[in-house]
Amino acid sequence: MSKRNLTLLTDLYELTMMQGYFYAKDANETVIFDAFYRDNPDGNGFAIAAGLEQVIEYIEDLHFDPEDIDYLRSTGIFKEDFLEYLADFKFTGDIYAVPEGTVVFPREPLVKVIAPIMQAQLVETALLNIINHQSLIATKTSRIVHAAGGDGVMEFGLRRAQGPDAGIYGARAAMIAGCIGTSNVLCGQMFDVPVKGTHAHSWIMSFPDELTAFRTYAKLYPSACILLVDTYDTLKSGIPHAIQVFKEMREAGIPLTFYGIRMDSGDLAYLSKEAKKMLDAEGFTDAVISASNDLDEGLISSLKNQGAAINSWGVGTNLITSKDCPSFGGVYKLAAIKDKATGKFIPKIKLSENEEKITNPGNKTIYRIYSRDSHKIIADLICLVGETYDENNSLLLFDPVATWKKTLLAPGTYTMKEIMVPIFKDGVCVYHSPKVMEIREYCKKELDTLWDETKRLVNPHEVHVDLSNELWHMKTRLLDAYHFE
Ligand SMILES: Nc1ncnc2c1ncn2[C@@H]1O[C@H](COP(=O)(O)OP(=O)(O)OP(=O)(O)O)[C@@H](O)[C@H]1O
Ligand SMILES: O=P(O)(O)OC[C@H]1O[C@H](OP(=O)(O)OP(=O)(O)O)[C@H](O)[C@@H]1O
Ligand SMILES: O=C(O)c1cccnc1
Repeated sequence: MSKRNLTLLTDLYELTMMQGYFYAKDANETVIFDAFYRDNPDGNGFAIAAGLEQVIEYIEDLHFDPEDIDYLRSTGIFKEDFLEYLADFKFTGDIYAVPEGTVVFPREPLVKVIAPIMQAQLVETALLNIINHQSLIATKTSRIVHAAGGDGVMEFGLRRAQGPDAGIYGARAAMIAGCIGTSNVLCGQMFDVPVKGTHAHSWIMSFPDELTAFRTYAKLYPSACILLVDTYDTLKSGIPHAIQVFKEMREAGIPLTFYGIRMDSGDLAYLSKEAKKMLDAEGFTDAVISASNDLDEGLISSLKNQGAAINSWGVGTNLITSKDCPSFGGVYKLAAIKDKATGKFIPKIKLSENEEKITNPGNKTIYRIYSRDSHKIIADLICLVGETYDENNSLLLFDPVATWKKTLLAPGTYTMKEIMVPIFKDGVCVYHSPKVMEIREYCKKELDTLWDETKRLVNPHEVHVDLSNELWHMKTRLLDAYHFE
């Protein structure tokens, strides 16, 4: 795909604010912005961070082409000095982020940008656009994969995605979160992920009869032979014809390595159980029985509860559009401004009537605390950069709102890991993005650090995200200072 310049992929107000900073303030003032979200999508117990590789590409390519400048000039909003400044614009700051595939929780920074205010402001919109979309689809996919309980889930959503980008990057996010393959060929090419598929009803309908269609397909693709059995009558025609073709393959000595059926309509519980009986009776006990048709995590769980004999799932619309939760509420908030005289960051806070919406000030990082025995997550601790911890000491965690709720971790019972890593240093990328299939492996391990109670689909157990003592006091001091009569 030809490279696109996404520099103007921003809200106008970022540019009007930049012009304001340029004329009305020190445009080189260094600031810190945090990208974080407030609620897990879909009532889930966690989210999966995704999209960082595309954020890195976007930041590395930030520049205003002459036609961008001409366009901005044509709006009549921007002055020549500012447009001249934009002609030489590039990102020179630092970025820290949580790696893709990491399980994350509300209120903790997923990305932290430390840069001159002009730069940090501009990148807000695209950064959120990328992270919000991919984290949404990765989180939705993890629910679907969880419901499938170890069966393979294929991503089939391209035709229903909200445009090409949502199809490509949604499929990328779906792979990160555990799909075994995607039908999206461009995604396969771009990210080196497995492409998979069966065939459509049109294949069957294009032949004089179903049996001929199945035989022709089996001849062409004997090592990946999944036949769609519901074009005419699943039990009376589709499955018997599929069995006939598998028998012919067996008799001809063609190895039946990956073969089976796909059902795309009807009562999938009943039909799959009948299909299993019919296949087993002919010795095809290892046949794949796959299902598709507007599936999601709820339907897959229900089909499993009904004892459906399905062992492979094709999921499109509900996954790629995250249909029952169409947005991920990531926001980007100013957390600190560097004092030129002292070189220290002055923490900034955003107040709100709604306690949830009050931001966490300062230059922060995140420590993840694990149980030493089980390696499951005990809590996340947002703290200030520079704070040090020693796992050989006890650690007191407390709820940042209901501060009397405390947990004392004894020395030797827990381990800590900083989960934000450096991505850019002085405008130079210092991070190597793993390949998508590597991120997928990492994500699988990340999911193992969650208790089953956090992974359940309905009313999951909430993982605590606490503030360090130092950060909590800083926040409280700032809140106390804002006392309006
Ligand atoms: N046993 C089942 N329990 C719960 N939901 C099921 C079951 N079997 C199928 N479904 C789901 O019910 C919905 C309706 O499926 P059905 O095939 O009856 O209608 P349809 O989608 O209109 O069919 P078609 O694709 O032929 O138009 C689909 O989302 C399907 O996945
Ligand atoms: O149902 P989804 O989860 O979106 O999965 C993808 C669907 O796309 C295909 O059919 P298509 O939707 O084009 O036609 P159909 O609805 O008539 O089967 C396929 O047969 C699946 O049903
Ligand atoms: O390969 C398939 O079976 C497929 C691909 C896209 C959409 N539905 C099904």
